Amino acid sequence: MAHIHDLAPRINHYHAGVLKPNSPLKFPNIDVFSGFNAPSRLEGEITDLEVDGTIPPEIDGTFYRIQPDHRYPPKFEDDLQFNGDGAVTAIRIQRGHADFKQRYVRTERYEAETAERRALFGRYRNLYTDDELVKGVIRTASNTNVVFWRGMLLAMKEDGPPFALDPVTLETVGRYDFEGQVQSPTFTAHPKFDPVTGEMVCFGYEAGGNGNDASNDIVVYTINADGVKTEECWYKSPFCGMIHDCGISENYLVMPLTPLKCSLDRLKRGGNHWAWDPNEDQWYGVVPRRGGKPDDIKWFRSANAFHGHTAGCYETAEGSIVYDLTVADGNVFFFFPPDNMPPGSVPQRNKLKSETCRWVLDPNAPTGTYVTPERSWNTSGEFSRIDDRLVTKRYDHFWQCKIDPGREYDFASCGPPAGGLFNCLGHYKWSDQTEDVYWAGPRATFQEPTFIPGGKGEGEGWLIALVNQLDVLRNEIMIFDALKLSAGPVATIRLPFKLKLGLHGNFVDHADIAEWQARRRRAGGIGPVKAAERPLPWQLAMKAESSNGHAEQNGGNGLSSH
Ligand SMILES: C=Cc1ccc(O)c(OC)c1
Ligand SMILES: [Fe+2]
Repeated sequence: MAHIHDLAPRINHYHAGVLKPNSPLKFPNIDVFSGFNAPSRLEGEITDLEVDGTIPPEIDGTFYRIQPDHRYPPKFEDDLQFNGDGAVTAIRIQRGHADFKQRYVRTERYEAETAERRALFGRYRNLYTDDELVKGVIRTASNTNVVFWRGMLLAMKEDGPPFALDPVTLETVGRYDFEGQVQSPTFTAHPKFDPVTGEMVCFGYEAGGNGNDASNDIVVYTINADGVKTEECWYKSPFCGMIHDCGISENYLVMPLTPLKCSLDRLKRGGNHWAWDPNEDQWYGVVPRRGGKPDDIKWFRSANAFHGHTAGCYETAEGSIVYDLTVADGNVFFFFPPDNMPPGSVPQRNKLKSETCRWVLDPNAPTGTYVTPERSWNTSGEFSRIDDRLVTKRYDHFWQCKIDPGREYDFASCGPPAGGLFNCLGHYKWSDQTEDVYWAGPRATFQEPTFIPGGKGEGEGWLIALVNQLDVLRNEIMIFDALKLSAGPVATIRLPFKLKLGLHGNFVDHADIAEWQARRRRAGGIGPVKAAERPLPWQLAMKAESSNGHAEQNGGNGLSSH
């Protein structure tokens, strides 16, 4: 997550005390909605995008990615990009051609605001700032990641449940609760898929109540390849902090807990969901993937820092857990400053460094053990990806967006780089410490790359990523030989407009989509994806309480009573 807003010129929005109501039909004039960040709000299709170069004919599948893209101007003018509605982009690649499709996820939030034709939900993860009309409505904007699971796309954000979409039409099926098996109010945007067993390992944090009320409960689930929940265990966190990503090895799940803290009092005062605590450690919660019990969670800690995204995770022959992720040396989310900032002061952007760190954790060490990175790359990057066939296994290669401040940047034509100066894509090898880099030029930055498997060996295939052409406000999609980024793209696909800065995406082979379409046929198959039928437990608890005359919004969800 490092440098998402690095080099932004003005940062005096969205901090405690600023709660200016906004016009319902005019986007406020702030960086979050200006220049490259201007809303796109586009739904549509294009058959045959312009292609420069040659798309490898072997590629047959779809590159999905998601962007937050406010459907309506925000209720409060000091809003965040992270509060925008999820819009899914699909780039279908086949026989050297590329087609475009984009649709919003029809969350409950989207439907409620569409019905009223204005924003109803207030500040990021603060239900006390919402319109009365949407009390009890699931708030999530489903804007952070989109993954393929058993024939459906799941659009997800860590503050709520996932929503299922049709992978071909991008139509929303509805909220997905795994046929009633998953009832937690929150669900990570970074589930992990074990390529050996076909399992999905996932979790929710702040999961004890309605998902936005500072609870210290973490739930971990495993769903097997047949869609059956095989593991569920509830754990306690040392404080309610953000756990954005995770790593899985063959036997463990590692959850990085970042020192961004929630406070129910602050929420009730209309303040921020998170406050950075510069005096808190970074933590790593380790739990067994099978047969976990509430007491089994083991916490490792290290000096205050901000977690980025996972590269890989695996176990050594000696039984230690290797966990690699980017770690930044300060508060990447400067818009969530510490509590008790002096009145009138403006949160300071840090000159952050975001290295890729390797932690080696001994699962037999006592909880509370202090650790330091075993290795780190002296680079600044984010959005690491690996060849996902090696999730849980020893791996060598990773790719990430890289900030190279030493390269020329055309400030006159582009202004400050929206989303941070990710002007390069880097390809790294742990074994020989080599770096293979492609620079986008002085007027362009990259969004998160995704690996497309080609040959059988690790890293044999392609890397695909969106490019932001900052001077002309356009996006391109570049495809590289994954093992030779420095040779430049083999193909550049041009979009005739600008999208937005997205978060995460994944490539799905067409054979998998076709196989699942066949399996989900009504006759002779397992049938179509079924949306959730029951309200979530916290919604039921809230309804019961309000009919008893108590209108308290934090009714608890009855799931974590141990
Ligand atoms: C990049 C991290 C991140 C963390 C929390 C969020 O709600 C989010 O929304 C897009 C993104
Ligand atoms: Fe993420």
